[in-house]
Amino acid sequence: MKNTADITVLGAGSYGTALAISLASNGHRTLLWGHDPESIENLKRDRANEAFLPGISLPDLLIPEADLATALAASNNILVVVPSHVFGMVLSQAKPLLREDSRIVWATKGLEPETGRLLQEVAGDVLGDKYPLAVLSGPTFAKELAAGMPTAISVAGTDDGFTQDLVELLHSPKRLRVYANDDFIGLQLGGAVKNVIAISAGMSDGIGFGANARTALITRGLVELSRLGEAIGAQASTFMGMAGLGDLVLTCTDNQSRNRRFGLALGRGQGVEEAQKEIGQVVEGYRNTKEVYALAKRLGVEMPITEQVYRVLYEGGTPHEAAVTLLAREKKSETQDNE
Ligand SMILES: NC(=O)C1=CN([C@@H]2O[C@H](COP(=O)(O)OP(=O)(O)OC[C@H]3O[C@@H](n4cnc5c(N)ncnc54)[C@H](OP(=O)(O)O)[C@@H]3O)[C@@H](O)[C@H]2O)C=CC1
Ligand SMILES: O=C(CO)COP(=O)(O)O
Repeated sequence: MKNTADITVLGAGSYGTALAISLASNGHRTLLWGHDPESIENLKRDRANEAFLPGISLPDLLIPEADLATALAASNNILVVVPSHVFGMVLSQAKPLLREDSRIVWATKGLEPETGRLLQEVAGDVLGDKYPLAVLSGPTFAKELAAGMPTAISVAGTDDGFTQDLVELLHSPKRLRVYANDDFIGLQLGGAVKNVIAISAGMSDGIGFGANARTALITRGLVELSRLGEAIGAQASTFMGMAGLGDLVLTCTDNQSRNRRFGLALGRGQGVEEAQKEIGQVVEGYRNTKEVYALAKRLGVEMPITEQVYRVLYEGGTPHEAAVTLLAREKKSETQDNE
């Protein structure tokens, strides 16, 4: 089948729209599918996504589309940007409508709810192994990307040709630097774990702790991510890159991060539900904490920060208690691993 678009993006929230804007700004005809026909009508009418990215115009080459079959027929390149808790469901909806030559990439950051599986396993389970798969991961706030501010990101997948094509589609010498990476597992894990650590950094700042505490959480959070990564077959060097250190620093230090803002609200004494409602967009770390915690337990990997965030979110612990517990842990050597 011939392409009538260069790429189709599934998910018209803040990041799906931002990536579609970026792709269309590169001169690629880009279809943006959203599941709510009324929102898609608004995009067509306003030539902007006022609900998620107010004030940012959609380039002419970005075509909002409400019909999933039309969206999936238009291109063999499919970029999925929906929250992790609906990722499997959206792929299941898409499956009967996919082309034989479809290639699937996602920018979703998280693990599958309940199972804690990487999204590559979810995709494999739903779609089988005939489609090339890839992931985009790294420090990329939607609003800055959509506004054309300089950004860097990584991409990895099962098929080098697809990875390279994604680099070509996304890379812009003026706005977006795209690094090819060969660690598919590491890129996915980094995007999930940073959500949890960003909540911890937010909690710390919400309590009123300072730069020292925040930086300690980022640094030890990186250790936790690296330990878990090693246990599931990721490459250690990945976590010194965009999807590890890069995304940790971004989301732990800037209030554009919804995970950090969620943690800030908790640290200031708000309840979990109230804090989520106030943010009004997906807070991946809320669910991801449960999955990352369960995965770490299953594999016997020590992740004390993650454990404390879990206690606050799911067991009624307070951010203060979490901080006290972390500080009171037994003395150890910084380089001692998994003890
Ligand atoms: N925003 C950012 O800066 C970044 C986000 N990401 C990741 O991108 C993913 C998406 O996040 P983001 O766009 O920010 O989230 P938003 O909350 O901004 O938007 C989520 C979008 O998903 C839609 N959606 C919800 N359920 C379904 C469904 N069943 N089928 C189709 N669409 C659905 C929502 O539609 P509706 O509003 O109608 O519910 C909404 O348009 C997350 O995993 C996030 O971690 C990664 C990097 C940066
Ligand atoms: O993943 C992100 C930036 O890389 C977005 O972070 P939040 O989901 O915390 O807003």
